[in-house]
Amino acid sequence: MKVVHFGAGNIGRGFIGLLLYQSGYEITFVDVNAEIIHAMTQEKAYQVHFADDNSAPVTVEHITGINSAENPEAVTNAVIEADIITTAVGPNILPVIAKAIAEGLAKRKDRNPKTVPIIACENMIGGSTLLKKYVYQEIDEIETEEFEALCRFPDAAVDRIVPNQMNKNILDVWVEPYYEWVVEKAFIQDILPAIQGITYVDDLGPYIERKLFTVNTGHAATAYLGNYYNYKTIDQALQDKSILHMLNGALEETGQGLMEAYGFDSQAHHTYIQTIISRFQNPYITDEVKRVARGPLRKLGPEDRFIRPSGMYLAYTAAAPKYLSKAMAAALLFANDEDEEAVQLQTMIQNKGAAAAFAEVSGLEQDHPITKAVLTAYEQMR
Ligand SMILES: NC(=O)c1ccc[n+]([C@@H]2O[C@H](COP(=O)([O-])OP(=O)(O)OC[C@H]3O[C@@H](n4cnc5c(N)ncnc54)[C@H](O)[C@@H]3O)[C@@H](O)[C@H]2O)c1
Ligand SMILES: O=P(O)(O)OC[C@@H](O)[C@@H](O)[C@H](O)[C@H](O)CO
Repeated sequence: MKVVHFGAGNIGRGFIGLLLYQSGYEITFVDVNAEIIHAMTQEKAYQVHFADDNSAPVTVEHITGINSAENPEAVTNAVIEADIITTAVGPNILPVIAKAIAEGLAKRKDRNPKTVPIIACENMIGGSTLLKKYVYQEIDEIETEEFEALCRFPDAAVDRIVPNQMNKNILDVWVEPYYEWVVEKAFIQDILPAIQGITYVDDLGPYIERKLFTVNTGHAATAYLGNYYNYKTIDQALQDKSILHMLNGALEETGQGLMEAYGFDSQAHHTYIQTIISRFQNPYITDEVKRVARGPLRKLGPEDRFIRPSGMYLAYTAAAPKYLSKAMAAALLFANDEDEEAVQLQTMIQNKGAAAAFAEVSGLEQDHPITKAVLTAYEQMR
């Protein structure tokens, strides 16, 4: 059984690759990082270590790597032979890999017409659906009909904290023990892949929104506020009681909208929130604020971890959220020369002012109550 996985980074190696290996798959990682791919073709294995004091590491074997920048033909061949295709490249890279997937699928119809599930494991709502749109943009009308039989794109939610790595062996990876991988089964009932650790569900909506608007909203709020108060790592930031208080406040706000929308039991949701916060506080993990804060334009986007739950909160309480607004103000103050989106955001703020920049990125009007609350917090903080 063969998998092609796009993105041999933290989550690719530390989560998706590990679970697929444990389910008996041979994995071909596709990446543009020459050093990682070279090491994979040499070593053919790597170790996953768990950030606790008792779990033994697991050696992931039967792997190979393809550098898609150097060897696109090998990617096409791997797509032709794959039983499953997965991705963990980041939402912005999905349009880039779509071409390679489309080329492989187009050739697949004569050589291996079996239907292949394609699962985007990215932090976003509707990642696989979006990837499908990009793949279909690469093909004509006749191929569109053929592709309906060749591939399916179930959406997914993935949860495991995998920080940036600083190991002697560049392939090895440290991960938190916790994980959750939820995949919608509607489109793949007849071809459900047997992967240990996947939970198949009929309706992914509550799972992805609960995860994105609790884990990722809380993480991002901690990162932007932590950066504002000059902390370097997530666990350091949460030792500051005022940041912990603001994190709890922000998750109360997202929780209110989530409980209203999905009818989650209040006590169960509060237990979930506390579990998430203790994962952020894991003393065995060093997770840089800059990693978690990466891509502020994406994170402040209309469907992402701040704006959407803020809108849900406003809809149910008729007030703009106080703590989420403060976290978003801190996001507007996130300056990092190594982060392309942070540079762009700071340039936008300089050129047109914070209100116009926030309105453009968030999709909200300048006189929207959330914009006003964010800007009030921004003026107090800058
Ligand atoms: N790290 C986490 O804790 C975590 C947890 C859940 C979900 N995610 C999601 O997983 C995705 C990947 O995150 P990550 O933390 O592993 O990032 P990462 O930067 O460690 O990995 C991304 C990989 O994609 C590769 N890549 C870039 N362009 C490519 C291309 N054109 N073709 C193939 N590969 C390409 C990069 O070289 C890198 O190795 C993101 O959507 C992220 O939100 C991350
Ligand atoms: O990957 P991003 O940039 O969307 O978000 C950064 C972190 O919040 C994220 O990677 C978490 O560690 C992960 O989503 C936990 O499951």
